[in-house]
Amino acid sequence: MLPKINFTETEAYKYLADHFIDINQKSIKDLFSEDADRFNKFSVFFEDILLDYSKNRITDETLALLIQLARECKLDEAIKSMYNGDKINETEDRSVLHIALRNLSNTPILVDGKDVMPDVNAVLVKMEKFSNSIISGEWKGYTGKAITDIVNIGIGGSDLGPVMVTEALKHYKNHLNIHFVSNIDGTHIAETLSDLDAETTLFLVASKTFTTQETMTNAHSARSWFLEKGGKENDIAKHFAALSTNAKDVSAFGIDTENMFEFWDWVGGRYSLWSAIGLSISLSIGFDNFKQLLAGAHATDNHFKTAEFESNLPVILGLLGVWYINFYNAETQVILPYDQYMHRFAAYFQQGDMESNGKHVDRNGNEVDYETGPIIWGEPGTNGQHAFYQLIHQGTRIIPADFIAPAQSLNPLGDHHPILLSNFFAQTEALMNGKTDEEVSSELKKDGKNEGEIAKLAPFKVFEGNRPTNSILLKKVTPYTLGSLVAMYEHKIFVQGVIWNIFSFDQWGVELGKQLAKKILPELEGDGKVSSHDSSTNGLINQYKAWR
Ligand SMILES: O=P(O)(O)OC[C@H]1O[C@H](O)[C@H](O)[C@@H](O)[C@@H]1O
Repeated sequence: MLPKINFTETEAYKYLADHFIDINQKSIKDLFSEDADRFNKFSVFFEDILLDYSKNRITDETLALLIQLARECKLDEAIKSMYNGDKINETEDRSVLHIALRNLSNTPILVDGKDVMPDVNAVLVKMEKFSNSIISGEWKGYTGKAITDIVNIGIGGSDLGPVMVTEALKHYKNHLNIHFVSNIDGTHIAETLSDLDAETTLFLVASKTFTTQETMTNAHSARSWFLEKGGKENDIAKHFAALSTNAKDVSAFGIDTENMFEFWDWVGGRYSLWSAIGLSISLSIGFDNFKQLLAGAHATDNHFKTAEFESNLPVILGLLGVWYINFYNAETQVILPYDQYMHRFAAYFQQGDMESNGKHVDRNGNEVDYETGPIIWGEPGTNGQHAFYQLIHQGTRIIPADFIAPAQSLNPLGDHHPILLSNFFAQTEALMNGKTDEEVSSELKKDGKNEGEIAKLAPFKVFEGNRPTNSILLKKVTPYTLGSLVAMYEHKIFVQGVIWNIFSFDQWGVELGKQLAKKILPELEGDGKVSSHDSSTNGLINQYKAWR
């Protein structure tokens, strides 16, 4: 089980609070001039990933104290608990074993005394066979044609991971066209289906519970479309597969359980891209590449489990986040991939991080009196530079930023990649160094401005700098490296949840809205006025009814 320690009552926390006062006087720039070895000290390689965290407001002492904090919070025990299959998702009484899905070493992992690996391996074999037969064209649709288009119908964890990965690994994709329908807004499925041919389309209904309203509604619409286009009831088996933990509801929907790819309640939705939910990935890039993705994640899992905290990437990232959130009052964490293929990476970790650590009650059931999960946001560079970086450079908030870039481009076109990377390097340097009043004034002087003009303009052009960043340089975006990177962020979330003494693997906060929507739906029928809510909700519903 997870320890239940209030981190603000540890020795390390008290030391950190004192230390914060000292370190807050210094700039990152000063820290670099005081220590020629700073880059070597605060950077760490993991295979083809280099994490440089030297441009942070930390010293040796900060890191030592943060690691002491992790030890006092018994992070090592928590990691062991997760890997042992303990039911650390206590509020749902479940183990948390996404690590088992990519456990290519095949060491036994027990849940309730039973090794889960034979089942995991059996589903992987089934996914491989299915992917191969679809990709090769051996699998035929109801008129004898090969499948050309795959539509994954799912939402949240049953959508975001496959979307992010199939986009990030688009370079490795085969001839199949992959589409994703998630939104209940009819536009999403209508627009997707408008160009498709029922004879050559395969639907994957992806839902852990197989009860999610959006997914079920979209799946039923897809089924009706298929039947309208000429498919018959008994052709459904050739065009619909299910990715789920719920065999009963899958067969009730009419999907042959032969076409069901199973996973288990110990796989959290937002950690499920490694499970059967990843079938669209395996179809898009081939099973061998999907396995490489798992292999990369498995390598990170071993690293997280065995590396000393001092050189453990997820631990370092997690602790740096705690440092900024709980001592500097940082509210957000921005993720900035300098790689167009990774354009959904930040969106993916919005669910991964915010649904995991957006909690205000600790593991003892008490309200916390400290901040927990940050707001995660981000867009690919350099687009972000031309949009919101102004606020990161000159706004009033501290925004810790993760910059991610591959050294090798998958599309080495002219000088595009050096230009992209020059921006990647320049931004973290600029955020750290800023630009002083003297530098600004001398630039303005060179531009021919007079004293009065300089005094007037200079304040607006000064950059105070001292803004913290991590740089994550990858050799190249491959299925393996992406797998490693995603697992690194997953474990970072776990580290922070352990320190904050919250349960990171439930998501009760998504339920209330769903419950209320179910109550409101019947009220939308008929023309009668609704008066059962507050005046705002009544007013909005009644206006909707008047306008629809
Ligand atoms: O896979 P499903 O059971 O359809 O769930 C889809 C999503 O919906 C839920 O409301 C949760 O917020 C997510 O964690 C989950 O990934």
